[in-house]
Amino acid sequence: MNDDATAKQNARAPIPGEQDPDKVNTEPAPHSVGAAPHRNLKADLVVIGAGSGGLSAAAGAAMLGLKVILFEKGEMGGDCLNSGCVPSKALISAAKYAAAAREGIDYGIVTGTPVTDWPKVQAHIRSAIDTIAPVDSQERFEGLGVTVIREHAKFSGPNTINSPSATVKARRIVIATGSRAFIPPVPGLATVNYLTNESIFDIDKLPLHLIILGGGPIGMEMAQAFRRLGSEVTVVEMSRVLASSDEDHAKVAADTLRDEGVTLLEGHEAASVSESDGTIVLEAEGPDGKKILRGSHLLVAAGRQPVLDGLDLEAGDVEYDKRGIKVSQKLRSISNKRVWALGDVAGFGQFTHLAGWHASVLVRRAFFKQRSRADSLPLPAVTYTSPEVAQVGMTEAAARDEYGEKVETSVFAFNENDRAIAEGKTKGECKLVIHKGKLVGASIVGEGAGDIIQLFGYAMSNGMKLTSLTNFISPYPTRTEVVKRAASAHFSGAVFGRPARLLVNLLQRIA
Ligand SMILES: Cc1cc2nc3c(=O)[nH]c(=O)nc-3n(C[C@H](O)[C@H](O)[C@H](O)COP(=O)(O)OP(=O)(O)OC[C@H]3O[C@@H](n4cnc5c(N)ncnc54)[C@H](O)[C@@H]3O)c2cc1C
Ligand SMILES: NC(=O)c1ccc[n+]([C@@H]2O[C@H](COP(=O)([O-])OP(=O)(O)OC[C@H]3O[C@@H](n4cnc5c(N)ncnc54)[C@H](O)[C@@H]3O)[C@@H](O)[C@H]2O)c1
Repeated sequence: MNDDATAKQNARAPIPGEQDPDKVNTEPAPHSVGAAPHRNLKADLVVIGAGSGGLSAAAGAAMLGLKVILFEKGEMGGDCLNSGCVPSKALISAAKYAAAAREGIDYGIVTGTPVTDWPKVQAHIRSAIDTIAPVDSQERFEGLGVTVIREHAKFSGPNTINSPSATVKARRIVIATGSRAFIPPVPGLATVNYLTNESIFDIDKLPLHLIILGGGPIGMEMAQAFRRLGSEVTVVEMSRVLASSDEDHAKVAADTLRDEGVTLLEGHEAASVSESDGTIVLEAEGPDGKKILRGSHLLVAAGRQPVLDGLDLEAGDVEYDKRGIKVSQKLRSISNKRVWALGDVAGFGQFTHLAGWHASVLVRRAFFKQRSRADSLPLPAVTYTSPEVAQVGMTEAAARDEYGEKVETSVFAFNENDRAIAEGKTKGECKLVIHKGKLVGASIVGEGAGDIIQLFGYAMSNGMKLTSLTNFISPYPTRTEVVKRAASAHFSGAVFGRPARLLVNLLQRIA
């Protein structure tokens, strides 16, 4: 039986005295707009925001037979589907074809210079969104038994949520309102026509010169994709690019982007921005003084800020700061125990899989009374440049900060991996970060790093010993063999060292 069918079976009938959300209360309420009838409802769970976090929470609760009301003021699916992961990965996939056409000559395939048909690239992006959209749709969630209200929601009391057409009294309230691009206070920035992740996929032509403010995951993924599609690209980054990744691994990605023609200005801060005759002029201040950049487009990818506007959090007795809703690792508001925050707005990082995990923590804690916490599993992060830059748990630098010099690493490079050699893609390495014999993190840079890293996440999440990563048969030739090779390298001294050789010699005499 599929999930939807289970949910329909479980869908709870209204309890006595409780109003069926689908039956309208025609009594006017103070919040009603115009002549629209206002509904007074009750719910086990109200979810604000139908993005990765909110949808997972709503589905989980509905499938357990709870009465769920979901508010969404914009597109179902939130950032990930509409202006984040899905369009960016679809764009990257188009750009990979352009790169492959250029690289084909190295493999004996001559295709000529690729030409980008931007509207067709956009059609591919649209088709990826449209294909996934039904999974996040209002219809699907209504099928699960969720009442979906496509309006802006806000608090009107510690356990009540209001929208133009409804007031809901809820047992629990989930805030999953996500994040938006942070616009740094650069003089002149507000006066120019800049792009963010919400507008970059809708531009009407391929940029001649795209300036990107910020060299984090968004900046680097977009920089490589647009460069491969034919734009000139300059990234202005005040610190180093991919600052939360292993430094050596970020450098491998950065060098590749430079080789492909992206200008990366690390250690450069945007000092001012202006626009004249449709040209964006950005002054970047770096160690060698100021540089003047002129671009056709400017993408701001300088970090994220939580979406809290219009939520009236004071009315709900919900504390917040500039990172988002103030919650503990249990994801419960520190000031109102009925309220939970999931995903980007919880302030623990911005990933779709993290938002999904948060929903899982909510379901385990709130409905099954288990002791799950947001930080009880190591968090993976992947930047989808070519080569990919992947991380789970601690980087070497973070582990050294925490544990000092006792940290060990074990590295295996892709230039010793037969599959990588056969494919001519040998850049990168796999690095294990070990403390007192325990795996505390892994970093990989290379083709397919995002897939390979999962094995480390699995081992760490399940408390497996480092030896477990040597004790399985890895199919040949795969890139994932680097996992076993890096783990084995850590034990090679013990396995092939002098004591082992003496022991084997002794055992040979016994037999
Ligand atoms: C360009 C880009 C690429 C990315 N790529 C990846 C990736 O490859 N992998 C990855 O894991 N993550 C990626 N991310 C991050 C990922 O998109 C987010 O972490 C994820 O979408 C967060 O989900 P969320 O549920 O917290 O919020 P969102 O998806 O932002 O959903 C929040 C929803 O709440 C609604 N809302 C807000 N306020 C209200 C209100 N008052 N009433 C009603 N509705 C409201 C909004 O309209 C929105 O639909 C990317 C992000 C960007 C910008
Ligand atoms: N593949 C993925 O999983 C993926 C992809 C994209 C985004 N995301 C998520 O979205 C988050 C946000 O991404 P992001 O790249 O916008 O943010 P980020 O915070 O990771 O990087 C922003 C960068 O902008 C720089 N910056 C800020 N102000 C600047 C200024 N005035 N001048 C020069 N540089 C400046 C910062 O130093 C920083 O390095 C990521 O951290 C990630 O969690 C994930």
